[in-house]
Amino acid sequence: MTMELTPESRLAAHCELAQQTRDLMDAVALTEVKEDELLAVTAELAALTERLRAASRATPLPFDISPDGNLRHLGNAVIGGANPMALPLVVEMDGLTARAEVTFRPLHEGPPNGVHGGISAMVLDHLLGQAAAAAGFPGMTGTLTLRYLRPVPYGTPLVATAEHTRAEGRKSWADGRIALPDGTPLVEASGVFVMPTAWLGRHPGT
Ligand SMILES: CCCCCCCCCC(=O)SCCNC(=O)CCNC(=O)[C@H](O)C(C)(C)COP(=O)(O)OP(=O)(O)OC[C@H]1O[C@@H](n2cnc3c(N)ncnc32)[C@H](O)[C@@H]1OP(=O)(O)O
Repeated sequence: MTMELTPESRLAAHCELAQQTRDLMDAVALTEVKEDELLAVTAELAALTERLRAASRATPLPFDISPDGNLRHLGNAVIGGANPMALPLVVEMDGLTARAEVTFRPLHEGPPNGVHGGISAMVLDHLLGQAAAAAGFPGMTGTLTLRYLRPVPYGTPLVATAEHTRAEGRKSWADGRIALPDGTPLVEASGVFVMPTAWLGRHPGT
């Protein structure tokens, strides 16, 4: 057992726990072990859950500033390294284009052998929102429109991109897509993001 040295080392340990939990969720989705083993593992997991609940927060980790000076959100459901539900998506900005490589997993199945449409929507919602924020127009998703062109495979590296297109007052628009590495689009999205009045003059999460 290692000692807790700094807040950053604790966050790193939290992210490792989240990654181990993702591995566990993948294993749960795919396991073929016998019933007695399923029951035994379930009992062990129940005990582990209680250990983690011994000290608990009411909400996931909030926005903070990482040691490299960037805004991060480790509790976020899409990009949060400390959130086991997150892929986690690693978003890079190239000018005003948000880009992320993404490989969905069997856990994300909707139709047989394909990714659930809501999972694709979640990724695009986030990416469009991040493109709008990078352009200086952070906001809540008001309307997200999706066009599912081809089934989205899991287990295959894909590329998700988004760009801010225009703004008008508190509203901004962004477009995006999930595509094969050769550029073949699988899902396209357009979104309207509205900056709530409560956010005026400050950044979300602050
Ligand atoms: C670094 C950070 C990166 C962050 C990326 C995060 C991406 C992920 C974002 C999300 O998932 S956010 C969660 C999902 N969205 C929500 O929960 C939003 C819930 N809805 C609300 O909070 C409010 O309805 C909303 C902020 C969208 C609008 O409330 P307001 O009271 O500010 O709207 P208002 O009625 O004053 O209208 C302002 C303008 O926006 C327009 N509008 C309002 N709601 C709209 C809507 N739903 N869709 C499109 N436009 C909308 C409205 O017509 C109007 O246009 P005009 O100025 O031209 O008149």
